[in-house]
Amino acid sequence: MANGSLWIGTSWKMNKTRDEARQWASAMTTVAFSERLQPFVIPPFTSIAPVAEALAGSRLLVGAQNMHWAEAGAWTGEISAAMIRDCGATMVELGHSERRANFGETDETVALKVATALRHGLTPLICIGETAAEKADGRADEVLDHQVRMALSSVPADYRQSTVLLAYEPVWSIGEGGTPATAAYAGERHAAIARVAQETLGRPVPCLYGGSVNAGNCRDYVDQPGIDGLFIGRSAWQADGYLKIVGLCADACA
Ligand SMILES: O=C(CO)COP(=O)(O)O
Repeated sequence: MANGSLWIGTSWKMNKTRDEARQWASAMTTVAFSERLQPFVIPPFTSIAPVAEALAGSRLLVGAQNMHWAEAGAWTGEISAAMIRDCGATMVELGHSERRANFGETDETVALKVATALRHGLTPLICIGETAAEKADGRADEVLDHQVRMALSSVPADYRQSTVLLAYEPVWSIGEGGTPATAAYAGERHAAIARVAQETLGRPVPCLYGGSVNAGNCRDYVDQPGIDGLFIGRSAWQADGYLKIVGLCADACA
């Protein structure tokens, strides 16, 4: 369990029209979130502005699922940090395994994006995780070590105290056909990640767990000492699913 805030958030991935997004957001506006929780939602680009508008005044933070590292220019199809800020987001997810596997995201591009995000006042949520093959080879901690060092060593000197978040999402645990990590396995990896993060940035960096989180297993994760929150996909795409997990995590903190 986290000493500070317990971050509980969802990425919708490539789901929801603006109407559907507004409906989800409007179900949040009357919720009294526990002070111990920091809720957040990461819609697709097209829904960031309507969701941010609907959630103005609520405790939910809004993020983007990706961004480019450049300030502006000839990068057809890309979105800049300034554009994301302009739509009302204050967080940005970087390096999700689906982007690494399908869109050529690398530790190098994630590092560039982390620096740009911080300079624009966006909180980076940096996703890391080993594949099934890397796990089978006994290389999980080695892979995580490299991913964490690459991402955090790019934090500009003036931003070393800014909020930076990690999300440990083992690739084999994510999405349809994914197997949730056991809480004990996740807890061991979180302990290893925390050591590398402390070494690289000189201070603790909160790390969330993601990968097939649901109402049945969320408490097991947040009861682990090094798990500072949850990053949820499918189980939080419906407002009531998200709020159920939020309620269970609030109980765990009480
Ligand atoms: O990728 C995830 C969050 O970024 C997790 O997705 P699922 O919870 O659907 O496995």
